[in-house]
Amino acid sequence: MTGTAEPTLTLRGVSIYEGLLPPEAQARMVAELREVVRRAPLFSPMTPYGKPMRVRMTSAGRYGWVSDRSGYRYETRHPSGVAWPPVPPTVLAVWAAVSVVARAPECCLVNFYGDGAKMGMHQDRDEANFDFPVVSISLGDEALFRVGNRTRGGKTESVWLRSGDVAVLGGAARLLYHGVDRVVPGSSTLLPDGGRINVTLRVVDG
Ligand SMILES: O=C(O)CCC(=O)C(=O)O
Ligand SMILES: [Fe+2]
Repeated sequence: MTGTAEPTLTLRGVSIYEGLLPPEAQARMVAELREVVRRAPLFSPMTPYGKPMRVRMTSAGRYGWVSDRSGYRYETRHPSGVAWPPVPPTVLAVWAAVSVVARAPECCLVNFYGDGAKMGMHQDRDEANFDFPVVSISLGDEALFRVGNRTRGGKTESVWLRSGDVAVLGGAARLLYHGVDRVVPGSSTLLPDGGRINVTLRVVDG
């Protein structure tokens, strides 16, 4: 698969494709994600330290990302016991447009940011092979996305991610610390009840 889109911005090696998804494509993706959430409802994972995460999550694909007292990991089933639903076609099309790897993503993590939700600085490192990128799609309210370094701390830079933007953490940027400082309520009309959806795609197995 060869990527066909070109980034409009790079931040510390993170490629950002501003406005990659036009409004109609965003609406189609939201409809498909509603079906995912119907089959595999959003849940609030516990961190291994026993604090509930502010972001609610679910997944699609062969693997879903979960967290509880035993740690962060990928599982083949939702906490309810059902298999994760298939990755929606509109989401797979984004992977094809921006990713140059000949592998399909095995996890589509769906994060929902409601009132006051944010995500602390972290690395995405629960996957077996960091040669494959993490592709992240933003829908709904705008988010301030912060990018740091390969180790915790140090200087960081931030960028606003808006509905329809896609960010790719690949190559030298794959293991950069990143997080979401805040989401601006009411900055998008895509989701009738407000909030922000972030979808990330990953290859999980080596
Ligand atoms: O919500 C975002 O933009 C980032 C999400 C993220 O970093 C993750 O799910 O690992
Ligand atoms: Fe992440």
